[in-house]
Amino acid sequence: MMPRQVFVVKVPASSANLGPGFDSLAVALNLYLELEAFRSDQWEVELLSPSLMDFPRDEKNYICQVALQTASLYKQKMPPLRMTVKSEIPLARGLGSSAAAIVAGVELANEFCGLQLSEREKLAIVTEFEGHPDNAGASLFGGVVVGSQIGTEVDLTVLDQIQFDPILVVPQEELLTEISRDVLPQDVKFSRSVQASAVANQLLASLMVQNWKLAGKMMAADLFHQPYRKELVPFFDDVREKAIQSGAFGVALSGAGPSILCLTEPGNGDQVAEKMKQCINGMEIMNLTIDWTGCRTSMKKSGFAL
Ligand SMILES: Nc1ncnc2c1ncn2[C@@H]1O[C@H](COP(=O)(O)OP(=O)(O)O)[C@@H](O)[C@H]1O
Ligand SMILES: N[C@@H](CCOP(=O)(O)O)C(=O)O
Repeated sequence: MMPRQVFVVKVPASSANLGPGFDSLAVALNLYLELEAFRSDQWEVELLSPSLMDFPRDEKNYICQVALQTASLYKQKMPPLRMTVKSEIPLARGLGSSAAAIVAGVELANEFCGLQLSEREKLAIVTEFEGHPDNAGASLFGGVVVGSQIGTEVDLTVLDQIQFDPILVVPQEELLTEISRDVLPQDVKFSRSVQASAVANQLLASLMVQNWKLAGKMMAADLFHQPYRKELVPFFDDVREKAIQSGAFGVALSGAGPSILCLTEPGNGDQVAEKMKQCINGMEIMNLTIDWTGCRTSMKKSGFAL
């Protein structure tokens, strides 16, 4: 078989909000969505991970839909692809699986339609699909990110001076982001939003100066979303107490939940995760690291995988 050029995309998971940074803060995590693709005469998606088995195996797959829509945004025709997809990112658990899928779709359109999108353009497109820039920014750029959206302008800063070890407590049940956004209020009183914004600012400042105690306090003091979403995640308080007892400095809902993000001082992740495993049952404890690279793409020669 003649070796062929295969386009490879690897996108990290992400945990958004870090508590009070609603729709703005996120951290990229070392769990990945990986995809390999080449031109074909029809769409064909080979799903390699058990979690993906129910997804469409043709152009109805969300990743293909994003690629097709991105291409048409730039008035280009997306060619059909044959591809493989595998993923370590738990679905609908607040770990940014949808943002990672969108990033992959945008990268496919960029490569196979020769769009030559800038990083800023990619961020704007992924944010438009996802609805908020937090997961999108972390999956694209890696690290701890602050995103903001004003109209169609999306700005992003990567804070590479912030360090911590993330541990994720992942329950078996799914919670779709759409459902978890439905419990949020339409409006927030001015005085409450002033306080909520101050809490988010203080979280970032405390993480930057490594004031872990203050950071933990701010993660718990969020007023934007956690008070409303806690009813959907009844085990939150119990997990929080056990994580703090095990040595985590801060605990928050991961994205829209139901997973719970626990932060430890740099270097303490292994030890704290071990303790958490001893007292938390029925949920997966993932001892992770920050992904500092974000989405990576490459070409490889292959005569075998596809
Ligand atoms: N690899 C994938 N391929 C196709 N669709 C995906 C993939 N990953 C996620 N999705 C879509 O995103 C949905 C989950 O998105 P969402 O509710 O926002 O949760 P999450 O917190 O995981 O992003 C899935 O039910 C599926 O429709
Ligand atoms: N800021 C969003 C983040 C959603 O993240 P996900 O991983 O749950 O999709 C929100 O809180 O709704």
